[in-house]
Amino acid sequence: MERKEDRGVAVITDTWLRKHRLIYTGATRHPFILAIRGGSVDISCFKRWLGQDYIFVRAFVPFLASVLLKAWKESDDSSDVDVILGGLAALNDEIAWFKKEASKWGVALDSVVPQKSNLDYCRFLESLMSSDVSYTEAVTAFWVIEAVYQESFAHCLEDGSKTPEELKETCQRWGNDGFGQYCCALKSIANRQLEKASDDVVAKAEAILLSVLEYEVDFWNMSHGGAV
Ligand SMILES: Cc1ncc(CN)c(N)n1
Repeated sequence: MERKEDRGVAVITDTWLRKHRLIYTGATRHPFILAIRGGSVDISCFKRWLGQDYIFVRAFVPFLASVLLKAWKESDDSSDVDVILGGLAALNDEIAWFKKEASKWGVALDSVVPQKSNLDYCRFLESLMSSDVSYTEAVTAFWVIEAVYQESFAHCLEDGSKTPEELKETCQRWGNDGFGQYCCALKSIANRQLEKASDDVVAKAEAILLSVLEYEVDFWNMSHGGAV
């Protein structure tokens, strides 16, 4: 099927990404990611990120379950539930992967103390679980959260990158083509929902996109021990 962007029709999410390019680039080309790609990353930063992200991913599970519930109740397209269910299944593998990776690097996940930026982000996720938040807003958040990791880690695998061998598996986890296609599917769902949403919901979804990008930048900042 011919896509809207191929027909020269503006797609809401693309318009937003152009409008908010600066912060989007800040989230997807953060110094931590550039250091991985450039081969100069400090392994203690990587370990700090690993421990914090494990906490975040555990909080992401109930958020995703809430998006699944909203899709089941509010979506006109039953295939949305399949896409989101696939995401939940992948999260199950992701949690197992974090445990394996943490043991490889000697990170004791049970003793990781969540930092303020992480707690703030998890609280934000929790606020999106409310039944007052529409499926359109929640699925927009879900797409951006996944897209930031996909774009960031795919950048570390592009030709010319000097990503250390021992970090390539991490980059593959989010930077692989399958994850890229999954993010495209989420983006299509978000666009389809946004196109039929009221101006009020579209405005709220745009504000959510901006908040997610800010939280993602703060999250990467934790890797160099910044905000606590
Ligand atoms: C902070 C953060 N953002 C996104 C992802 C990708 N699920 C993640 N694991 N962590």
